[in-house]
Amino acid sequence: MALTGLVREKLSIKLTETFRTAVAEKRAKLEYYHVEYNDTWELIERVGKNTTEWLNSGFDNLTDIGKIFIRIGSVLTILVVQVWWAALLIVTFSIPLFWLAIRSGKANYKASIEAKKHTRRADYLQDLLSGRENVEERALFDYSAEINKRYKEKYFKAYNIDFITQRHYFVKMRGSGIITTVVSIFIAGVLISPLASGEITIGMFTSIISAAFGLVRMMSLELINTTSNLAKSHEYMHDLSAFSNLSETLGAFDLPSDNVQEPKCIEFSNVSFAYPGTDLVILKNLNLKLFAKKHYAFVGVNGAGKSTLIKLLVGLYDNYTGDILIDGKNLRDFSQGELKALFSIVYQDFAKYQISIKDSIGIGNIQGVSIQKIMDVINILGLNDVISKLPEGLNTPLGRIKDRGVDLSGGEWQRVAIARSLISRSTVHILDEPTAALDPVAESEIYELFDKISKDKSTIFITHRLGAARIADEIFVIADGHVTEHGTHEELLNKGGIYAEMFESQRGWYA
Ligand SMILES: Nc1ncnc2c1ncn2[C@@H]1O[C@H](COP(=O)(O)OP(=O)(O)OP(=O)(O)O)[C@@H](O)[C@H]1O
Repeated sequence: MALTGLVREKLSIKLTETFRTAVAEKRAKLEYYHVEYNDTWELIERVGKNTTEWLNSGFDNLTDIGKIFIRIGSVLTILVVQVWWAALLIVTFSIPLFWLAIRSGKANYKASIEAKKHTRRADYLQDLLSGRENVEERALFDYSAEINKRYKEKYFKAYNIDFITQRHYFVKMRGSGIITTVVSIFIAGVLISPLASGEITIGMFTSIISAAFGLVRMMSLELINTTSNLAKSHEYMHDLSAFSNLSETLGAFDLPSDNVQEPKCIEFSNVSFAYPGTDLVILKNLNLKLFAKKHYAFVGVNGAGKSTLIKLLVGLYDNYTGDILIDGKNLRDFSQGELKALFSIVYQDFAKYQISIKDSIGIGNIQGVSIQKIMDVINILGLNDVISKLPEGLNTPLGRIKDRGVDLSGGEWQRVAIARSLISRSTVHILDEPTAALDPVAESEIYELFDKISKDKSTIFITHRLGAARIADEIFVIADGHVTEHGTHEELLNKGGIYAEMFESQRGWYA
C-alpha cells in the first residue's frame, strides 16, 4: 500500500471511531420525544446507521477532489500558456456542469431518503416472511403470499425511486460529456487553420489537443462525478449537524443520586398533555395524589392514558400544563440523577437482554449489586426453578444469539424484567402491565408477590385484570385522560360504577 493509502486508512479509522462513539453517545442523551416523533426518529436512524460508510466516502471524495484539482491545475497551466482562450472556453462550459453535479448529488441523497422509507417497510415485511419471531403465526395464518405481494410493492417502489434518480443522473452526466466533447472538437477545428498556415507546429497542435481532451475528461467525468458524490456526503453532514443539534436530556448519563428520600406525596395537579407534534389532548386536567409506602393500581380501558401518565411521572416529557409535585417540589426541577433514584419501571414492552441471566438482572443496579441480592430476588420471583434447569446456571446466556443461549418463556422473561427493577435502588417501583403474557391468575400471583416484597415501598402498577388490582391500597380508574373513580377495591365495588362493572365482567377469570 502506498504511503498516502496508509495515511488515509489511519485517518479514516480514527475519524470513524471518533464519530461512531460520538453518535452513539448523542443517541443515548437525546430527549425522549425525539425517539417517539417520526421525523426526528428517521433522522436519528439515517445518521446512526451508515456513519462509517458515509464518513469514509466523504473522506475519499475530499481527497479525490483535491487530487483532481491538482491535475486540472497543471493541465490548465499548460493550456493557458499555449492557447489561453481554449482553456477559458473549457472552464466556462464546465461551470454550469459543476453546478449540475452538485444538484444531482443533493437530489440523489434526498431520493435515497425517500427510497429508504419504502426499504424499511420492505425489510420489515421480509422479516415477517422469514424471521424467527413469528414462525408459528406464519404457519398458522398462512399469510406468506399476501405479505410477499406487499413486500414486492414496497421493494419496487424503492427500486423505482433509485432507478429514476440514477437515470436522471446518467442523462445529465452524458449530456455534459457530449457538450464538453463538442467544445474540444471546436477547439481542434479552430486550430486546424493555424496548423495549416504553419503558425503552430504539428507537435504543438497535438499537445494542445491532448491537453484539451484531457482537461475535458477530467472536468466532465472525474470532477463532476466526484463533486456529485461530495454533494451527497455534504447532505449527510447536513443531517449529522441537524442530529447533533437535537436537544439532549441534561445529565442523561448521571447515576442515580444517593441523597434522594422516598417521596411522602406525589401529586398531579391539573395536568394536561398532548404528545409533541400532535393536537390530541391525552391527559385532561388530571388530578391525583399518591402517598408513601402505599400500593396503587391504575386501571382503565385501552388508550385511556395510563402509560402516558407514567411517562410524565418518570420525567420523559415535560411539555405538559399543570404541575407534578414531589413533596411540593416541581418534577421539572428534578435532575436526571434524582429521577433515576426516585423511579424504577418495568414497561409493557420491556427489553429482553440476550446476555447472561445474572447480568440481565444485575444491570438493574449498574452501580453494583451482590450475587446474594440477585439470588434473593430470583428466589422471591420463583426464578430458581428456571435457573436450576439452565446448563450454566446464572451464567447461561439468554436468547438465541449465542450457540449456548437458552430462550425463556414469555412469563419467565417478564420475571427477569421485574427482578431487574426490584434490585434497583429507586424508591417507587412501577409496573406498566409487564405481565400481559401471564394468565390472569398468574398475573395476580406476581402482583401479590410484588406487593409482599415491596411492603415498605411505594408501588404503582397498571393492569387490565382487576383481580390483580384488588391488592392495591387505592385504585384509580382512568378514562378519557382523567381520574373518573378512585378508592379501595371494596369502595369501588360498592359504588357500582365503571370499576364494579369491569370487575363483574372479569369475575369468572378468577373463579
Ligand atoms: N408517542 C405517541 N405519540 C402520539 N400519541 C401517542 C403516543 N403514545 C401513545 N399515544 C396515544 O395516547 C393515547 C393514550 O395512550 P396510553 O398508552 O397512555 O394508553 P393506556 O391507557 O396505557 O392504554 P393501554 O391500556 O392500551 O396500554 C392513545 O390514544 C395513544 O394512541
